[in-house]
Amino acid sequence: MAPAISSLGPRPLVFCGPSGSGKSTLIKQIMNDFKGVFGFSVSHTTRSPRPGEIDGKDYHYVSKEVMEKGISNGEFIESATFSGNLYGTSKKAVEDVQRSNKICILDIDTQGVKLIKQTSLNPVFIFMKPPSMEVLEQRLRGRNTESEESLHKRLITAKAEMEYGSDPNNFDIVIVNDKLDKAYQELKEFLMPLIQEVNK
Ligand SMILES: Nc1ncnc2c1ncn2[C@@H]1O[C@H](COP(=O)(O)OP(=O)(O)OP(=O)(O)O)[C@@H](O)[C@H]1O
Ligand SMILES: Nc1nc2c(ncn2[C@@H]2O[C@H](COP(=O)(O)O)[C@@H](O)[C@H]2O)c(=O)[nH]1
Repeated sequence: MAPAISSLGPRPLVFCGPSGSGKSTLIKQIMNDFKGVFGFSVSHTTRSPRPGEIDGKDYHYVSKEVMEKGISNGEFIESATFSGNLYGTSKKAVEDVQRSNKICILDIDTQGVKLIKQTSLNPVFIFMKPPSMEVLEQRLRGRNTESEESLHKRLITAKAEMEYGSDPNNFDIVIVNDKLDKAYQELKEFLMPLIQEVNK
């Protein structure tokens, strides 16, 4: 049975796309430009924090045991294993944002998207596509956050995610993140009707 999740407030946004495609970059930019409009759904993960990441803001960093217990207790709307770590969206993370009447932003992988599609959340699905696999690899390497093993796993996964993103039925919009400014303008234009609705 699909997990029950309340559909309070504005429609949430789900950002998806290969690791390194620019989801976090564009999410941070739109949240910064429209303060008070969006709220981030803080996921749980078993991966270690990267330098500069803050517990409770970027993720809730938890052990595998804690995460597995939460999943079996039904605390998560969706969860997935990505590059050897568990990630998941708790019901609380989404409901906390919805209760404040903000547009809830989820940043999740394609496994999560497939699971969310089986729930009553009814979000808008946005796919962030890199201009090419070569550029994706350059950007991921340039970010300097991954070991060679993690980078390899992420690039293998990226191929399948690109295929899933190329099916026009799976997403409401696909944005090619080549030039950052252009990708951001496209995202902003697409979201403007939702932003105006919240600002009414
Ligand atoms: N259009 C762009 N041009 C050049 N560099 C970019 C562009 N967009 C993002 N980047 C850079 O690419 C790297 C990956 O971007 P980002 O971390 O936002 O990706 P992501 O999709 O959130 O990745 P993950 O899923 O691993 O969290 C970052 O170093 C970011 O600064
Ligand atoms: N299914 C879910 N995927 C998630 C969640 N939070 C993040 N992610 C995705 O994981 C990868 C890797 O993220 P990183 O921060 O380690 O680079 C990326 O594709 C995210 O979108 C979640 O709660 N559920």
